[in-house]
Amino acid sequence: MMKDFFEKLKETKNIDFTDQQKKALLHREGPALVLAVPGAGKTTVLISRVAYLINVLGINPKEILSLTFSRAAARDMKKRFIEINGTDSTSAPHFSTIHSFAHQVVKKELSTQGIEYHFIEGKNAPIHKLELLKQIYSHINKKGIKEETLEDLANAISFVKNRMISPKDIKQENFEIKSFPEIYGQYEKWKREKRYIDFDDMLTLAYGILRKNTKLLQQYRFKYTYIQVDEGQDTSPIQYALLRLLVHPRQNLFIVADDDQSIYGFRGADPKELLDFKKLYPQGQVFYMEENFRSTQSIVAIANQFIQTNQNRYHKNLHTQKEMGSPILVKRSREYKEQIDYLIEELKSKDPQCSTAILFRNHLSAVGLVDQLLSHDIPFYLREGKRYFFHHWLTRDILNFLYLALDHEDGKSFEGIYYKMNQYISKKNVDLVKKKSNNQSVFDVLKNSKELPDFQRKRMAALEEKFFILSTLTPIKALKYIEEHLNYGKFLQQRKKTRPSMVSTGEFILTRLKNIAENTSTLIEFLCRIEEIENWMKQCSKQKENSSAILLSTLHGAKGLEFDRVYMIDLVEDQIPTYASIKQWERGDIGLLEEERRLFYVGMTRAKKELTLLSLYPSKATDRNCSQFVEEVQACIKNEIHQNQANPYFKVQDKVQHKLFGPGKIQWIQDNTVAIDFENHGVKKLAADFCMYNGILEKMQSI
Ligand SMILES: Nc1ncnc2c1ncn2[C@@H]1O[C@H](COP(=O)(O)OP(=O)(O)OP(=O)(O)O)[C@@H](O)[C@H]1O
Repeated sequence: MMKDFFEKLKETKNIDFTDQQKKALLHREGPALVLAVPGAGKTTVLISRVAYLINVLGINPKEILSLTFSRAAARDMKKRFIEINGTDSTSAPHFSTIHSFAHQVVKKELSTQGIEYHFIEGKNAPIHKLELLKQIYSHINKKGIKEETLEDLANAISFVKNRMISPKDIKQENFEIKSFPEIYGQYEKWKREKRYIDFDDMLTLAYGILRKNTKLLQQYRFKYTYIQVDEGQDTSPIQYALLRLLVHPRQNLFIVADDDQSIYGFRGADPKELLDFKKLYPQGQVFYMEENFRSTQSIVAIANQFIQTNQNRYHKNLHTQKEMGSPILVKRSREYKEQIDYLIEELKSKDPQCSTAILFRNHLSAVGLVDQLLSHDIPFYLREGKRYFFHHWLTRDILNFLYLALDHEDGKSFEGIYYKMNQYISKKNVDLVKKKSNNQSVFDVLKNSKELPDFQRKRMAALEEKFFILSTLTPIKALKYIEEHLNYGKFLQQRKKTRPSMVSTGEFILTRLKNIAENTSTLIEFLCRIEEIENWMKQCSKQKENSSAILLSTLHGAKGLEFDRVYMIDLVEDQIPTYASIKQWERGDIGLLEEERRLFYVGMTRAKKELTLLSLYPSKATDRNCSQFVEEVQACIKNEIHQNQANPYFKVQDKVQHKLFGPGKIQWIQDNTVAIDFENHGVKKLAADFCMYNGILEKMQSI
């Protein structure tokens, strides 16, 4: 029967399970943890085990509950199960998110008690959580909240609940958000009084209900005798606590996970439970699946070495039997523009039938890409159309400069930038502008005011002249003029001394604005282009995912996905790893930096055939450095070259084309040296820090 089961899967689905996979899949009773590498078939094993429990062991499908982290993943599991098992969806076992399972519990209990409640998140929420948080933040801190801080605030609240931190233990020093303990307290009080709950409350409430209501708990324990968890590495302490309650005393808990892919620590996920699995369940079994069925050898070998720098992890030996494939290409550019130009050329020249993804750490990276992909008519799909870029203070500053240049009556824009031009304009002067009538020029008001001393009136006349000049420039010249002649560059330098992370993001945005400016010829065209990109991004979140288009996604959003070709872009310090993780690491705490490395690893392992890492050369002028992870990958590549001559980078007999010396053939490789017999220059020995890509030798590193 068991033999038939595997043979059927092999025949119908072309899945020939390895011994490691079979061992895990055949696990019957008691706790089990399947630790696996990326692309090892974790989800495949999990759903096949459901089929095995039902078809071979005769377990009632309704007794099996499989949980995962997102609705899309739960839907995907159900679909894949039906494909394997052929069951119609009505008699299928239960595939759900942990949140939706918790909601079931909460709904049941609260409706029995006749208690009404509303959601403060989701499409139909009468008031949205983020809106409420915005209000509470500005009420407590007496100032508005930036969009990215709002997201950090929502994540911090999630973190507290998922990590089961009691309100009295919330300490300001552990959170970046100003007045976080007070904001948290008011948010919770508001919800309690108005009977609202957020998504994470469902977990806390369900846990509390099941601990108190033993009858209900017994019902669930009786209902689900087998519980499985996918993506176990991104499960949080509250979720594990809930699971521990449910599986007791049978302990039929089957978790598949890859601790190296744990990337949601900032929301409270914690792979510690996996690392402590044997302590928590001494009778539990741990299975390993270390063969990757997704990526070529050249990607797998480097990714495997790369992740071993992390200290807090289970050791695994990622390997594959797939072909060697193209080597990982590390491409460094001098400027952001050069990076995008390279990418566009690549996308145009490659087979459009292959699935392709462009991945980045930060939503801000999407804007420059969207601009260029739209200009070149390359079809793409953007996963989340977040629009911080357009609301960021730096974008607003630049737009304010331009609006004021084009319309001297625009007092609002003046108010946004007057103190950023080093013109000694006081609050009093601004009050004059605030009181002016609509059709009066800001500069006329200041120039003609009796309240201003002579020298200041003259200064305002000079400033007016500069804004006039600004209005006559091309967009790219205008942006440089703002920096150099309207002192905005100085303002950024000064701010950098006190708030370096903020300015580093600002500079990143400024470069993107310059890229967009370079492709437009008038200020009006530039402003319209910015609006057009923003509108496009607004629309895109409503579009359906298009599988034949290039996918643009954050690294987080790419979790669980795979593509023939992957480009990871903007790989510079402060982006990935983030500024905060670097600072924490400098203080001796490696936690955040390791999570960033895992995120980079998730990105690398999404690629099936080709992986390109796009970074920038260091620049003293802008304090920019290549991502340390790119350097680590390059070190892994060099190591691979030293250790293994049969690697994708160099092979004896390989025909190569060198940028300077033309065609040649590799004669021998030793340590860090490769000898090439060039047709026109004879034998030359070169340092092996070269990368061979499609037969062309590219120098990988020339710092
Ligand atoms: N034994 C096998 N033979 C052939 N293909 C397999 C085998 N096991 C899994 N696969 C295929 O490998 C691919 C990756 O599998 P799956 O998505 O289950 O991996 P995963 O471990 O969940 O990946 P990740 O954690 O990186 O998202 C799928 O296309 C799956 O069909």
